[in-house]
Amino acid sequence: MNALVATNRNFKLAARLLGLDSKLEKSLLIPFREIKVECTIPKDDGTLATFVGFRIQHDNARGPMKGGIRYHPEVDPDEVNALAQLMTWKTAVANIPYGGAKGGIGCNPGELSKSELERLTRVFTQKIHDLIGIHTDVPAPDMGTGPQTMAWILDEYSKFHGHSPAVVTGKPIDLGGSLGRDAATGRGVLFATEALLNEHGKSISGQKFVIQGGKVVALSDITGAIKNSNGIDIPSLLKHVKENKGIKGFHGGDSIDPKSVLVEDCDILIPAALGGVINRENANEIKAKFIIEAANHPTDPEADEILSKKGVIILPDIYANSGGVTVSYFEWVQNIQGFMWDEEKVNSELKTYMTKGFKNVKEMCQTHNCDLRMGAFTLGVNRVARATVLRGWEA
Ligand SMILES: NC(=O)C1=CN([C@@H]2O[C@H](COP(=O)(O)OP(=O)(O)OC[C@H]3O[C@@H](n4cnc5c(N)ncnc54)[C@H](OP(=O)(O)O)[C@@H]3O)[C@@H](O)[C@H]2O)C=CC1
Ligand SMILES: O=C(O)CCC(=O)C(=O)O
Repeated sequence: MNALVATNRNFKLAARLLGLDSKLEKSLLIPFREIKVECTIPKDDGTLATFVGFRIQHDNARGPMKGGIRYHPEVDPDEVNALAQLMTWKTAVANIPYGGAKGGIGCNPGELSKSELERLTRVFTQKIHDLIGIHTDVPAPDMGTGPQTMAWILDEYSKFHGHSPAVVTGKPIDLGGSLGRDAATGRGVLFATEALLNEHGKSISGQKFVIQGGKVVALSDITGAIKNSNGIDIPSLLKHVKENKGIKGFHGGDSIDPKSVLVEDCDILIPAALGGVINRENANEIKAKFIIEAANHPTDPEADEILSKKGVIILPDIYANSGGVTVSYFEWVQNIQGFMWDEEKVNSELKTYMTKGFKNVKEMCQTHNCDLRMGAFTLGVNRVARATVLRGWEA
């Protein structure tokens, strides 16, 4: 199912549970601004290459819009739109003072050299620099981008507006990045998983995981997938990945079809890459009892229904992976304060936010007698709706 159709469907279900006014519902759904730019760069061999870049700014009722920039061949406006909308609900669920946005460039970063990526990032920044800003829209990394990409955006933006470290988060530490931001999404997923398991009288140790954490029995990346029911030796896998640029060829397990990794026998499944990977085609075969959505929209609504009938508990993306944007918020705060926190403070504040978020989501589940996804959606949508109404519409 198209990512935007799926996201809109979840939003509308939440709006109905909240009894939102239909005009307010419409206004919350339509993005604040959609930017589409052409980015032409000279390649290293002197030929020209043209790419299309997007920045969708969904909502700013609760604060500056916030969200990552993705470099991936499948970037399309509908998906960026859905991801921007998810950011609006996610920042509200995390209760950080932001709205939502997302960006992307349709490209394959693996096929571009470092200098080509730098030129592409600088051209994209030139095209959007007057529409982003510390108090307007603050980009960050997503798939295919990272601290180096943020450093180039910061440098290019600063040529127009003066040195502005707070215009992006997920920067290198040397340029004002926050300690703990690199690991924040994963660490937040860990805190979220602990909160969920605790509620079910379980703990991390002894659980079998697919993808990440505890005893990892199966794992995939773009190059391949492996399985080892005795547990994969993660340090030696990481060494192999570093040396060989991927899982392919690792001997510490059996090579399997990457598509089958999601339906391997495990207690906890953590999809942590692309969207839409759990769908009506594979939902019935999923063996996990819990799914923790580290990726954005990995489960489409049809799969949600199938899995709910099977009794699988899903911790939704807009709560489960909110650790990344939460530490981005801490980074922005540190830049504005001009004061750097130590890593212990970052991690302990992150735990506080993740624990509070889980409690708030559960309260909404009780109020609206709904599952965790609708608990998170009603929490996020309600906070944004309240801010929107309070701000009013008088011209
Ligand atoms: N970065 C962040 O702060 C946050 C990211 N997210 C979400 O997490 C997900 C991952 O993003 P992020 O970690 O930033 O991205 P990265 O680019 O850092 O990592 C993506 C990982 O997914 C792997 N991958 C790519 N395609 C496939 C595939 N078809 N099958 C299996 N594995 C694949 C990549 O392998 P390889 O390296 O070999 O290509 C890589 O290991 C996305 O859904 C993103 O929106 C959510 C919250 C915050
Ligand atoms: O850190 C951020 O600002 C955004 C991270 C992101 O894109 C996401 O949470 O999906």
